[in-house]
Order: sequence, then C-alpha cells, then structure tokens
Amino acid sequence: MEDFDVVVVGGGPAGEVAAGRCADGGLRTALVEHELVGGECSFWGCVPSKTLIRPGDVVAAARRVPGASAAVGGPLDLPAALTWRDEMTNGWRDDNALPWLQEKGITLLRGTGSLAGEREVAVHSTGAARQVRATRAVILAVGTRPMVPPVPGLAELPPWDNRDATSAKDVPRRLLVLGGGAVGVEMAQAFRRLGSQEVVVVEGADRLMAREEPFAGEELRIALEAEDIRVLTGTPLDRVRRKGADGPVVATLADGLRLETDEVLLAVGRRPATQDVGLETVGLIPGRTVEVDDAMRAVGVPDGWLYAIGDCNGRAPLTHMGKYHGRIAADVILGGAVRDRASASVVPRVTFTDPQICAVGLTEAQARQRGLAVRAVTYDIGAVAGAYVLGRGIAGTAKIVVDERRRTLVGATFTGPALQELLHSATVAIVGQVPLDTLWHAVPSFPTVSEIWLRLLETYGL
Ligand SMILES: Cc1cc2nc3c(=O)[nH]c(=O)nc-3n(C[C@H](O)[C@H](O)[C@H](O)COP(=O)(O)OP(=O)(O)OC[C@H]3O[C@@H](n4cnc5c(N)ncnc54)[C@H](O)[C@@H]3O)c2cc1C
Ligand SMILES: NC(=O)c1ccc[n+]([C@@H]2O[C@H](COP(=O)([O-])OP(=O)(O)OC[C@H]3O[C@@H](n4cnc5c(N)ncnc54)[C@H](O)[C@@H]3O)[C@@H](O)[C@H]2O)c1
Repeated sequence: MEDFDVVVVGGGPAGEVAAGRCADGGLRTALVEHELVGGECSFWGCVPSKTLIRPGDVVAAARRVPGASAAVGGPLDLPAALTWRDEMTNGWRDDNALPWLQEKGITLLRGTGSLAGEREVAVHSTGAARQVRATRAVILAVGTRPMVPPVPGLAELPPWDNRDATSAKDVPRRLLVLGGGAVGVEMAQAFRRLGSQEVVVVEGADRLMAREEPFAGEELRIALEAEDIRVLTGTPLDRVRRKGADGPVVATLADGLRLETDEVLLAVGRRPATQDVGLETVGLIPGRTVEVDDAMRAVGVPDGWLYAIGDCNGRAPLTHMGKYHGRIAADVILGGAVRDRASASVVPRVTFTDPQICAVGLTEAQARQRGLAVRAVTYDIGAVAGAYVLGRGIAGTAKIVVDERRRTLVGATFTGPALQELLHSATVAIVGQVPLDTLWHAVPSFPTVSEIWLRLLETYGL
C-alpha cells in the first residue's frame, strides 16, 4: 500500500487544478487518470468545440463589415479547420501535460481509480492493480458521460456523442442534433458553417437554451433559422432507424413528422461517471452525483476525508466552476476556511453560438422563484455605439435583474456576437454586490460594447 496525502481520481480540469494546488501547498499528491490528463474539456469538449466554432465566427464577423466582407466571400477551408482542431487537442495525446505534473511533483497513476473503503483507492490498469492510501483526502473528479435517452432505435444507430462530433474527420451532409442546449446549438451551427447542408435541431422543451432568459433562445432560433438550420421544439423524438448498415437514418417525431439524416448527434445532457468508482464502499449510491457541502466534502461520509469536485458533484457543470471547486477543495484540505459562494447563484456561462448567449447569476424567473423582489431592465445591444462600429446588423439584448431591496444585481444576460469578454464585468458586479449607485461611476470607454452598462443604468432610472 502506497501512501499519499491526497489522491485525486480524475484528471480533467477540476482534478488537475485540485492536484496542482495541493502539490503547491506541499502535499504529496497522486492523480489517477484512465484516459487523457486534461479530461473531456481539453479533448472532446470546450477546446475542440470552440476551435470548430471559431472559423465560422470570424467569417461571420468579417461579413458584417463593409470593406472586409468582400475578402471573405468563399467557403471555409474545412481541412485547415480540422487540422487546427487536431493541433488544439494535441492529436488526442496528453504528453504536453506531463511536464507540468512533473514540475509540481504530482505522481500520475495511469488507470481506473475506485474507492476501496475509507481513504483507500484501488487503481486498475491493464493486467495490474495497486492500492493507494490518502492520509488526508480523496478527491473525486470523475466528470460525466453523455446521456442516451430511451428513444427506440437510438442506441442501435449508433448515434454520435460529443466525442464523435468534436473529433470528426469530416462533416456529414445531413445532421440531426437531438437537444437544443449548449452542446446542441453550438455544434449545430458549427457543422452548418463548416459545410453540413441540412442541419436540424430537435429540442424537447418549448425553446432552445431553456434554462436561460426566454429572449436568448428566441434570438438564437431566429439566427439559426436564418442560416438554414431547422429548429423543431416541443415535440419529442419518437423513434429512429438506420436503413441498412451505412444508409441514412429515418427519424420520426411524436407528431408523425419524418426526417431523413446521415447522423444523429446526442446532446441531451450528461450523467455523472460515478457508476464504477466504489461509492458503495463508503455508503454512497453508485451512478448518482456526489452531493457535497460548501467545502466540497461529500455529504454522508464521516470524518470529511472524501471530496467531490467538478461535474460529478452536479453543482455547476462547467469547466471554470469545476476548477473553482478544485481550488476550494485544495484550500480546505490545506486548512483554509474558503467556501463555495458561487455555484448556487453566480455561475457565469457563455454559449459560443452566433449570437452568443452570455449570462451570469439568476434569470428574472429564477430570482422570482427564490422570492426576491426584482426589477428587470433590458436594452438593445445593437444600439450602443461600441456595437455598431463593429459592423452592420449587430443585434442582441442586454438584461439585468436587480434585487430592489439591496439595489444590487443578481443576474445579467447579454446576447449578440462576440460578447464573451463583457460577461465578467457582470460577474464582478454581482459577486462584489456593487450597489447600482456605485456602478454608475464605472464609466465605460467610448466606443465599446461596455457602454451597454450605462444605457441599462439610465433605463433603470439613474
Ligand atoms: C461538447 C462540449 C463542449 C463544452 N464546452 C464547454 C465550454 O465551452 N465551457 C465550459 O465551461 N464547459 C464546457 N463543457 C463542459 C465541460 O467539458 C465540463 O464541465 C468539464 O469537462 C468538467 O470537468 P471535470 O474535471 O469535472 O470532468 P471531466 O472533464 O469529464 O474529466 C474527468 C476525468 O476523469 C477521468 N476519469 C473518470 N473516471 C475515472 C476513474 N474511475 N479513474 C480514473 N480516471 C477517471 C476521465 O477520463 C476524465 O479525464 C463542454 C462539454 C461538452 C461535452
Ligand atoms: N459553452 C459552454 O459553456 C458549454 C458548451 C457545451 C456544453 N456545456 C455543458 O455541457 C453539459 C452538457 O451539455 P448538453 O447540451 O448536452 O446538456 P444541456 O442540459 O445543456 O441541454 C440538453 C438539452 O436537451 C434537451 N433534451 C433532453 N432530453 C431530450 C430528448 N429526449 N429529446 C430532445 N431534447 C431533449 C433538454 O431540454 C435541454 O435543452 C452542460 O452542463 C452544458 O452546460 C457548456
């Protein structure tokens, strides 16, 4: 039995950050990983998806600018875009992460980790198993797997999941995307812009991006339809079947509509990868998210030695939030008193479509559900000088949700092209609980899109 102070199971963004911070604090740290250090985000999630989105985004931005649009008249260079994606994922090798681990003094254990009782982890790799003990803490950072809904015929296709989409070597001529959440809308637009001719999004809820402000999904639907992406909402997929071994797929919706496509991309959410990590050996239920307290300690496990961070704790399944959880867990293990203050109500999120949906904190509906007396103010993003100097036809909406009792923000949403860097200003205002009367003195430069702040505050009445 080998001893470490901390054993981290799962080397995605959350696990890497936790391991790095524990090691920086002088703890003997092991990181157990059975695929690639970097996890879903680096190889099949954020990084390749954003890389596939970027060429279409740049061209769309140039097309809005008279004088530049003529220079980008042709189609995208698909092979070059895919090659760049391959570079960004380092050809699905993690050798570039290894020097970092070595520098930090983190021991990488290649294999599948599972809890084997209190403070113990069994690590299985081909033909070998070893047992390690964590004197201070075990941190689970095992992430998620795609959900497969029980639609007859779906599993047999087989459908594409995010891995197939983000590592695709070509684009299918026709693509049916099941799910109009973040993966679905980003990939639908990316594939359409990369050359897929017929793209359909089938979303079970009544609108795209259903957890965001209603106008966000509506504006996105209009933009996608303008690019000839078909958007079908509110009607579940009833059954699918592939004609022959390599033939087209026939998809039938609950209302009887039949669609023919070449591939079906599953984008209906994720389930925690906790089925086989030995949760039962510590009294927890396999396959469920690991519920944690604000210190990231697993609820129901005595003595506080088990932590869960990132997607597998279900708090806020986004890379930056998983890394935040990783910093909290490491600091708590090192004796700090830091606690999670962001996951429940200040989660920033950017959906990298065109228009982007950038949001932080609560939507108006969520704030009201929590019993807050809020007032919301909206303003047209395209109407600020900072937006219209960027090109023609820049459209979108900004909305802030103000807690009237405290006169501070509890939520903000911005839709429009390339707004991702604007979002952090709203995050800072919410986390800092900056009163609107103070925010009024944060003067945005002219002509920047940040002028939207001024317009929102004026509309509010300041
Ligand atoms: C297509 C797509 C695009 C996305 N884009 C974004 C984005 O733009 N921004 C954003 O914030 N989020 C995005 N996400 C979400 C983001 O990928 C996740 O929130 C993030 O990867 C979670 O990090 P994690 O460390 O918790 O888990 P993961 O990244 O899933 O990493 C878990 C790691 O644990 C390993 N592992 C699992 N079980 C074991 C075991 N038993 N033993 C050893 N190792 C194990 C896995 O191999 C993996 O390396 C996207 C997701 C998808 C699918
Ligand atoms: N830019 C980003 O930050 C980004 C990008 C991609 C993914 N992610 C994250 O990755 C995770 C997974 O994303 P996702 O899009 O798979 O999940 P999601 O939960 O964001 O969206 C899933 C969508 O599928 C719909 N759905 C569920 N079952 C369905 C069915 N049977 N038929 C039709 N529609 C159905 C849901 O209503 C929902 O709109 C999320 O946590 C997401 O936030 C983030």
